[in-house]
Amino acid sequence: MSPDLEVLKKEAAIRAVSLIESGMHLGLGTGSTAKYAIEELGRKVAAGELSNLTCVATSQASDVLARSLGLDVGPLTPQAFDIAIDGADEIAPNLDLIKGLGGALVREKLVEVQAKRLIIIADHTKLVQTLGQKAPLPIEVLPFGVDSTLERLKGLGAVGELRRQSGELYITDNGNLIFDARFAGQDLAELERTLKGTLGVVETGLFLNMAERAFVAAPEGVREVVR
Ligand SMILES: O=C(CO)[C@H](O)[C@H](O)COP(=O)(O)O
Repeated sequence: MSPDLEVLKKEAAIRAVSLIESGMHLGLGTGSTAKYAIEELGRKVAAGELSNLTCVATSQASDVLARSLGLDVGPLTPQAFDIAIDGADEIAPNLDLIKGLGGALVREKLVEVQAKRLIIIADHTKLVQTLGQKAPLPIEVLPFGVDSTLERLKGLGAVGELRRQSGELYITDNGNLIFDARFAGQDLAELERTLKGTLGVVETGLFLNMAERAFVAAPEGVREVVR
């Protein structure tokens, strides 16, 4: 029987954490896979295998988890991260990513753009040939004037809906909303530029040219994909 996805996600996380050395400044991702990496970091610090780490978390949930494990978590400053470790919703062959189904795309991008090395951890179901194949593209939008923003996005060809959780509009850590969008056959770099220039859009879940490598766990083992 093949191992279940949770086992695979944990294996990928452990491989990524093996890159971390004492004294590093780290970006902590968000989501169920990143959680395993934070737990592994906490374990290594508690065991004395790593020391003098400083971390910045990409969500309130990761912040709370990391602190509960004794990690030194602080605010985002301009200091570059030695390594950021995070999950992804889709991973293209060139390591372009869709992120944000966990709702933390803005803080993830703010942190990970400052990372010397962005390491992605995932199970094999996240690999796609083309971004958007399975997942929608999360777009964080301001609540004020959201209907106007959605009209603008639909004018660009977006089809989608505002994210809901338990029937209520999903609110991000930044107090914003998320529009989960699908776009047909667009050049991703151009799409990113267009979306970033659209009034009311805060950030998109397109992470292009950012990841250095991915540890992708499959039943046959953990594959290392390098950009
Ligand atoms: O982008 C993210 C959160 O905003 C997550 O990294 C992404 O959703 C993957 O999560 P998981 O590891 O739970 O599948």
